[in-house]
Amino acid sequence: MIELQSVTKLYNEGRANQVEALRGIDLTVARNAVTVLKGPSGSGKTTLLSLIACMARPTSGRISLDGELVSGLPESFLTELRRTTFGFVFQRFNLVRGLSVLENVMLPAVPLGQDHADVRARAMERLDALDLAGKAQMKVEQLSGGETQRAAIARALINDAPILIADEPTANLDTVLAERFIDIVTGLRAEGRTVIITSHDPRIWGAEGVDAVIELRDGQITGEFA
Ligand SMILES: Nc1ncnc2c1ncn2[C@@H]1O[C@H](COP(=O)(O)OP(=O)(O)OP(=O)(O)O)[C@@H](O)[C@H]1O
Repeated sequence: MIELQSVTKLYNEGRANQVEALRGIDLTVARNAVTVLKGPSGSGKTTLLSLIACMARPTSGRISLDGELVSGLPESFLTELRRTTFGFVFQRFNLVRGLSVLENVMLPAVPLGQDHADVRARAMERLDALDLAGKAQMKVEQLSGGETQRAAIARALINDAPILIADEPTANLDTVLAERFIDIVTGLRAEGRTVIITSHDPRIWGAEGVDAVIELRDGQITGEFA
């Protein structure tokens, strides 16, 4: 369970351009579930996601992960926690151009210093599960939009992270691929993983496989639907 208590986030604190991105968030995100953060542009979805994923710290408030307080941990612990606990699919997928699909999928495992052949085998398994094994040697810039997305998901799963974080994953996908994404996510939940997605795509928050929808507006939670 991920718990947030009275969480706030200010950008440019104390300056004329200060932004109150999150204003007193109290939220519980269940494990083994698919949770969607929805809301208009600028409502704080990405900020909330980045705090949950320990990529940034709250200005005030507490965040705990499975009962352990993470909001106060030193940076070295957070780096380790990010590597072992979270897999990320970014809005523009952030795949590295010039590298092959396989190399991209293997990248997050490099800092862990594992055996290269093991990592390669695991990457191929992930690609195979996402119907991409045949494209493993292609450069990522040669992939279609949906293939790029699946490559990003394979990369997010390389370290067997129990929590998958995805920021607007379907923003540039057609309906068939958006549905495919939901199928993949539902499969991950069936494996016991936790998925947290930001989206203003009704195809996502209206989908059957979604367990909870959290609605944000102006940095506050305005609705929670199961
Ligand atoms: N690094 C930053 N520095 C200053 N302000 C920021 C920063 N990141 C976000 N903000 C501001 O914080 C508020 C919340 O932004 P956030 O990106 O969390 O919203 P969002 O709901 O994800 O928006 P979108 O749907 O457009 O991605 C916005 O007003 C935004 O301009």
